[in-house]
Amino acid sequence: MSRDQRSTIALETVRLTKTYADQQALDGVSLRLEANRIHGLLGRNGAGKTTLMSIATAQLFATSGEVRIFGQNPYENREALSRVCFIKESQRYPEAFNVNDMLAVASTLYPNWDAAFADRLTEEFRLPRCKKIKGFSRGMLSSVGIIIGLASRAELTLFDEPYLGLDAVARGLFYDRLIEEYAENPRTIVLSTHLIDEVSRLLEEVHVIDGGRLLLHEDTESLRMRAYTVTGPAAKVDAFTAGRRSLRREALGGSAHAALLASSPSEQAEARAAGLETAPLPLQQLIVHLTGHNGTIREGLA
Ligand SMILES: Nc1ncnc2c1ncn2[C@@H]1O[C@H](COP(=O)(O)OP(=O)(O)OP(=O)(O)O)[C@@H](O)[C@H]1O
Repeated sequence: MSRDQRSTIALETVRLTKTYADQQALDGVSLRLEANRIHGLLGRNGAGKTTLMSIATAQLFATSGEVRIFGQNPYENREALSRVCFIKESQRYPEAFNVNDMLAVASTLYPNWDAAFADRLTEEFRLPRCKKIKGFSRGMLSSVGIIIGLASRAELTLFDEPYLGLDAVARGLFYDRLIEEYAENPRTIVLSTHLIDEVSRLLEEVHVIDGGRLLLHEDTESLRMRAYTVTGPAAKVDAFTAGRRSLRREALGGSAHAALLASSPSEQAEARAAGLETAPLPLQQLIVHLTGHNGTIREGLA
């Protein structure tokens, strides 16, 4: 790979594993996050998302494997880490600090810090500037993280479930400001979330982690085109899904309903030609089907 090709990859992991005592959190994850895209890191509780992001940002050591940020090993690498902002789920802040103190500290950590943007976001999220963080609600703490993440203008910004406790209005504000900011100042964003329906319009690439493995990586648009459902007489549904990538089948009396991931652009037309109704499968439903209810990993999708 040439130097130019490598520089378009913001984050890369190669066969990354992490074992905590006897718990294997990551099991050979190799992924490449293209720069200047919005990536969704999706998966169920305990899938390994936080572990992956913590290792990628040098906050945790991997058991084995490699990680590179903009082509560099991030460990004890101040230059590489100055390009990264990681807003963790349940991020803790010094309790004696207020918002002004936090923003002042953040301005020294992030070379591209935009103080005017941080001020505007503080107003919009209605955060008291002088109240001690100690008295903040869970939602207010999430707002602090979101403000720092957005105003950091870090080339690689990772948000791990950034909106715990935030109401729908504040989450909407976050999505709107994120997309505006991204349009004006393209950068690499990684969003780890359970609220897939809410964020699906923002995501350009989807990475699904399940049981510590990368289950799927695909452009969101292509995934939207491929994920679909068929409904019709059970015998016709079964005949159509046989040998195809069927994720789920439900029987409804004499008819059946199945979710599929198309292998070819003509597949949905073939389903209609076979007398079945087709409909798009929302991303959230796709992820639910992919990651299953019994934790089974469906091989061969990544
Ligand atoms: N410090 C730790 N000690 C022991 N096990 C851990 C530790 N941190 C995480 N784990 C385990 O590793 C696995 C992956 O956890 P991780 O927090 O990375 O998942 P996640 O996808 O971020 O989950 P969530 O969406 O619930 O935050 C889980 O089984 C978890 O219990």
